[in-house]
Amino acid sequence: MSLLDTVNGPRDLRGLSAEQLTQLSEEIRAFLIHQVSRTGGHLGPNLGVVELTLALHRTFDSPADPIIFDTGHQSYVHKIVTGRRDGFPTLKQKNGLSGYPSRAESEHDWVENQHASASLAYAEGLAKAFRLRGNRHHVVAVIGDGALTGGMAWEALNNIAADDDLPLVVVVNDNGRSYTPTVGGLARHLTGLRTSPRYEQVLDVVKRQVNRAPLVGSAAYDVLHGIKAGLKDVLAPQGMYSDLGIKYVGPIDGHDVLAVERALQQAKQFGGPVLVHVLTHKGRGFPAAENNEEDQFHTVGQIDEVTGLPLSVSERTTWTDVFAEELERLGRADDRVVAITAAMLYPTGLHRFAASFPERTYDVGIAEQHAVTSAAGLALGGMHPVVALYATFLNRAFDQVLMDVGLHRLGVTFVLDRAGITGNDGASHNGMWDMSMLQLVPGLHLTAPRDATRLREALHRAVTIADAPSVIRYSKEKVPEDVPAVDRVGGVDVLRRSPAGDGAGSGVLVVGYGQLVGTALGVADRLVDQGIGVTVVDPVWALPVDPALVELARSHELVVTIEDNLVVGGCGSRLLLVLSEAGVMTPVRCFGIPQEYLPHASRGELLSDLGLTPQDIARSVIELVAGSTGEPAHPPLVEADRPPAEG
Ligand SMILES: Cc1ncc(C[n+]2csc(CCOP(=O)(O)OP(=O)(O)O)c2C)c(N)n1
Ligand SMILES: CC(=O)[C@@H](O)[C@H](O)COP(=O)(O)O
Ligand SMILES: [Mg+2]
Repeated sequence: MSLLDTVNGPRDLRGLSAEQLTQLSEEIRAFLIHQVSRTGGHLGPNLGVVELTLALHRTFDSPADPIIFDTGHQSYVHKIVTGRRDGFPTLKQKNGLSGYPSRAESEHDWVENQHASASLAYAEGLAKAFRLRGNRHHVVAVIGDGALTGGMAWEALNNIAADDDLPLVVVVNDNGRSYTPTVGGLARHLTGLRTSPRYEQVLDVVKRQVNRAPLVGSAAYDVLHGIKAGLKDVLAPQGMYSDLGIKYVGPIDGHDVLAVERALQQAKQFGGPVLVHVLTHKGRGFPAAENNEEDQFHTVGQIDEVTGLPLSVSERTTWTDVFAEELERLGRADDRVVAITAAMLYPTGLHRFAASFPERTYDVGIAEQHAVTSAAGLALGGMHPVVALYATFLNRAFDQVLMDVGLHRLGVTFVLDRAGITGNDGASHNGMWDMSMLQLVPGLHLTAPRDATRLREALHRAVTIADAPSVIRYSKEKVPEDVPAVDRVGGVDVLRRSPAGDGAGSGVLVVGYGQLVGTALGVADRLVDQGIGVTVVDPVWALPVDPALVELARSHELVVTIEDNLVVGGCGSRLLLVLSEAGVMTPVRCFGIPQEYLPHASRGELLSDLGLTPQDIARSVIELVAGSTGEPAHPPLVEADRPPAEG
């Protein structure tokens, strides 16, 4: 039996010797590589926190001492030591183990939101509640150096620094990277530390001091102050924290369980907020990860567990690929175009633009609010910024879009990848909110391209819009084949016109948005089989609503909208409102995502569970048409012979 087999809860860690901890760390690393290479997931981050997580659970009494993981993608080891080892073959799968903390899974999991930089605020609030209620336990927050670049983290630190007896331990897991090396002034200092020839000396001195006496705050600074001045400079961050009034312990070798444990013990005994600075390596123990310059296997699909090479490489183009290529082309044609990423250069495809135009590419860290308002500043200065984010992460910067960009009528383009249902990353990763939020911004232009040609055209149009924000959003799916228009009415592309059968009504207008245009065409196939007339359109620019769409609605007996966004506040509901204001009485039925936090599952599973499939939507529409005409639905739909629609 392996040591790992004996660990079914944190208490099983308590009696282990130093040698056993080393063996257990090795077994956990082998387990992570074996499991995650098969399921996909955040392999690199979790390989980097093995010893840290063991030290945390040996020092603190979870769940009575809550351990809150920022973003939560690095909580696999936490899950392993809290009794969920056997769930890993189902990682990120429907009804399987979540890839992030999950309150439904375990009492040891406290926070599920995967939007970075929030852990310190949660922990600060929880610690205040403990103090008010006389709860003598500690709250621990584990935050990465990347997440520490987020504004919320500094808002929390400002409050923590002013609260001398808060029972809070902040652990900074500093591996020097988000996906790529972490950017910003703080990161620059830390990189200096890590590359300093005296790096080992610093760790050794701190380790010896931590062993000997409480080394917190000014003591740490004095000790380090004794080292050559050159080193002290690179250790400014600990000075920075101490100067803020937060006690600092570190830097600690994050792969030395006992050294981390002693530092955590001291922090725990201090009696007020302490920041423990732990240095780790993302991907540790897996050379393919450690040597991967792009992201050190921040997140992987199914890979070979020895070489780390992907087990399958899709030939099909992604939306990200199309965007990356076209933006670089745009950058050559227009030197006003600049690009901004929030620590996701490769995932958003901006690396191509950055390679050609490094001086016009900005990585601001995980700081979407800063990204948006900095873009507003760039636009004020005559540039045309393109801010590339994952759709769900724009939520964090809605006010900046509304007021810092929209109110000032500034030409900023937002390119939102992973729009719609992403699925396996769970509730806070689905890009299902943006159209509902953004349709509130006066003057904003939004398009959900249906194919690569429309995406290219949209980019070229967007960078010419100089008096309002423009938004282009697309999903995580592969790009479907081009869908040519058979006609155009105003700015609206007509994709299909099938007249009604004899005596039937004026037919159904099906409005498809973005990736779900494929679904709309699948619905049309089924309506035509039933003799129902149908017109399928793509609004192209969904916001503002094109007057031509209003006239098309007026001439049909029913309008059906299909979008990969919340129904509430989505583009369908916006069209409904515009039709109402125009006095168009055609009934409208909006299909989209319900106002719920969705469980983790594949995109296809969730679309099917939500009834966002051609057959389900067609069935509803046929019932609606039958209900309105009093005619019974024609023979039941035969699905066996139908190919699944893109969705
Ligand atoms: C608000 C927000 N923006 C972007 C992301 C995407 N994201 C997930 S993890 C990650 C990098 C995190 O880096 P760090 O905090 O240093 O943790 P590490 O992976 O290095 O352990 C990013 C950018 C996110 N989860 N939340
Ligand atoms: C944790 C996080 O926010 C990202 O790493 C996310 O997992 C990215 O997922 P994809 O890039 O695979 O869509
Ligand atoms: Mg990091």
